[in-house]
Amino acid sequence: MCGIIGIVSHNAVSQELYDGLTVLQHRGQDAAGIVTSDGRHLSLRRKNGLVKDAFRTSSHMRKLKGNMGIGHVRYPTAGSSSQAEAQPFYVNSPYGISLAHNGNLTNSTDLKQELFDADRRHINTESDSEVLLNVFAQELHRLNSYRVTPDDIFEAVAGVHKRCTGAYSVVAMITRDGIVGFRDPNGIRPLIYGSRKTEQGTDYMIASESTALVTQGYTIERDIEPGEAIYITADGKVHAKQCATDPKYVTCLFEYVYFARPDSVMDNVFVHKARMRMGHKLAEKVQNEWKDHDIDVIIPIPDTSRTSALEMAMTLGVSYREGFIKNRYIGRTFIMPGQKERKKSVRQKLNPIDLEFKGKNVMLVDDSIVRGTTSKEIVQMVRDSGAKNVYFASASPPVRYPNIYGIDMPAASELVAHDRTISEIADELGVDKLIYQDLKDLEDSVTEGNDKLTEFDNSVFTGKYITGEDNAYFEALQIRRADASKQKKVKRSAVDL
Ligand SMILES: O=P(O)(O)OC[C@H]1O[C@H](OP(=O)(O)OP(=O)(O)O)[C@H](O)[C@@H]1O
Ligand SMILES: NC(=O)CC[C@H](N)C(=O)O
Ligand SMILES: [Mg+2]
Repeated sequence: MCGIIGIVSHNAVSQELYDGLTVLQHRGQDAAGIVTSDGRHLSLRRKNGLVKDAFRTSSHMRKLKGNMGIGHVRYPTAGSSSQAEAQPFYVNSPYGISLAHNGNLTNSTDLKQELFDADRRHINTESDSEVLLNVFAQELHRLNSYRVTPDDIFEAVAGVHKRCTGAYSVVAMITRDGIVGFRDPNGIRPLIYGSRKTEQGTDYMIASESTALVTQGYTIERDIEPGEAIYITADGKVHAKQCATDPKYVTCLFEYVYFARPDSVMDNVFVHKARMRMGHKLAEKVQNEWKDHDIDVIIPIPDTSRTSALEMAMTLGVSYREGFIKNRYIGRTFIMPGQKERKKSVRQKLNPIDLEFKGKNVMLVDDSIVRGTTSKEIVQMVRDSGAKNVYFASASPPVRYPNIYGIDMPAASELVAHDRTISEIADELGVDKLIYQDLKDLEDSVTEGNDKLTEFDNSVFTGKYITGEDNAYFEALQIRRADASKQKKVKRSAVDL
């Protein structure tokens, strides 16, 4: 998942973009970038690493001049994690456009060829986001206006919708003119915008999550609708239009399970409350299916599962304890690029407090079990701490299929639940009992926050993909992006020029 942000302000934006990106850091830890415009010139800085490591005050922040800009934190799902594929991307024709993308295109290979054959555009990296930028640029170029108009922007976004498949929430900046935000016709990835009144006039921010707006003093206006584009001109006028012919909400369930910050409101659903409902429903499942349970204590696996674990404990009337201390200087493990790194960091990140486990029947709760990296390590730690029985509950159903919309889970074979029954997974994890949330309950946990959200991208649980990719796509994806292929890729990738 990546985090994106765009600001049109009456004052310099670089610090606010930086601060906003730190609030979106949980969506991508591999690279960070900011591009600003003073209406004539662009300044761009992008670098591998966390936001705090990618920018220095004197050498970078002061040089990012202008009252308008966009930013990105990256969790790669295409190409490599090389710096050349860090975002925002820039293309100079037409008008000088920079772009930051959250999501993943599923037809980028064909589009890349088409861009060269039909449009004579060269794509220099393996990034799908560079392809997306060039499709948008080409759609604007076709209209051939001397200065870009809101109608041009909307027509170009409609062109993107026709040509691109997959997931894309985007912020793009036209150097002299303004910032556009748009969302794919299924609204798979989130995008929201807000405003802030100042003495000089109203400032606007577009971002992946509402928390980025609120922490910078912006008031939420609304989510950008699936298929819709919002264009905010440099002089602060807001234009909006639905650019898709058949838009509908098919938002990603995994945003609510894991990706989003709990203090965000996404498509009008409080993520925190959705996670509470997940915990409540999980407890009801235990009550229905394991009436005579002997759980002594419920312990969350920090961080994300805390909200649902606490609610589960309260519903069951079982005590809730924090049994792991999390090293606050280690980031999220799941979004780290390689399995070796992920495995090592679970031990560095979480350490058990033995006395909470010794001689007890412990129910561990996590939001999800994906590769099983976290759960396997944790179960071993808990056994070493002297637990009597180790039970495990997941606030989401078994993850059995790849994700192709912005989560880097390209190969089913890497998923611990793939082709395994629940009892086989329990054996693999080394637990005495394993309980998964039912899909219907997970979906209801979100729908109960906004009854307009009835259809979801639940592909990692069901293997059903709204954009209808065929087997050949998945086979090629697995070869390209499975853990083993990634290292080779870094060596082959483009150099940042
Ligand atoms: O089965 P796995 O492949 O290990 O993936 C699932 C785990 O990864 C995530 O935690 P992460 O450490 O990334 O972030 P968190 O601190 O927000 O929970 C998620 O919350 C699960 O704990
Ligand atoms: N996770 C994402 O949203 C990734 C965006 C884009 N596909 C990239 O790899 O940079
Ligand atoms: Mg976790």
